[in-house]
Amino acid sequence: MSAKQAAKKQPVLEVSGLVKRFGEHTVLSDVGFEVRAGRAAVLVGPNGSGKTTVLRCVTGADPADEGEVSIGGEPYDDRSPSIRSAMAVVMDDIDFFPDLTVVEHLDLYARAHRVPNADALVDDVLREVGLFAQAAQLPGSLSSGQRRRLALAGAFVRPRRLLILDEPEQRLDEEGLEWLITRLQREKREGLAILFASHSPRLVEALADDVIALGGAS
Ligand SMILES: Nc1ncnc2c1ncn2[C@@H]1O[C@H](COP(=O)(O)OP(=O)(O)OP(=O)(O)O)[C@@H](O)[C@H]1O
Repeated sequence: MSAKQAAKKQPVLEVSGLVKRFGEHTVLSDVGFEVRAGRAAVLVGPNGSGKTTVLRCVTGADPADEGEVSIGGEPYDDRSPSIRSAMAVVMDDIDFFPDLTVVEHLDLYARAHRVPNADALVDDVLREVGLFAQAAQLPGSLSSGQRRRLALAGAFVRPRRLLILDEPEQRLDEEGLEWLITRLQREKREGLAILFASHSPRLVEALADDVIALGGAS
């Protein structure tokens, strides 16, 4: 097997033995899964079952008490430039710079990641997410659904091998949800691995190849 074939076979994301406690409360006990290129795994479970906690442990936002996370075979390290450029993350609590416009946010992402033809890509993504007319607005003046679209747009103007999304359907209208499904199906076809948490049966049905059910917290 060539090195290229071996790299293709390797999961983009591997998680094993994840344990997370908050005081006496064990939220995650021995959670493990993998996500390969071109596939999507969804975390499902009731409110409080630990979906966001898994995503926070995977992205390094919250350290796990036990367990391993590796990206492309490399142990997760947020100082690694290759890992930072591989992983596009859209969580629920995304903050925006209050004094940068919509287009300036996307420009910043694209340029920080040295994306070629950043201007053209940012314009395309702005049109795609329906924010072209709002390009010069500040985030504080956007509707909550428009802010969600801006957060998602940020993931599509930067390099990525792995997309991590926490309930990406939130605050999107029906047309927005259909757009998101089409976009994420395309991302899968282009070889991205996707890990997302969701309460939307429509999104789960349209996208998920693997379902990780949480809810057995003690
Ligand atoms: N920083 C924290 N300190 C204490 N408990 C926490 C903390 N963060 C999360 N928890 C608890 O961990 C559990 C899992 O929370 P989490 O946000 O991962 O659930 P979720 O499955 O994403 O829920 P939802 O469907 O409501 O988004 C909850 O009981 C929550 O109260």
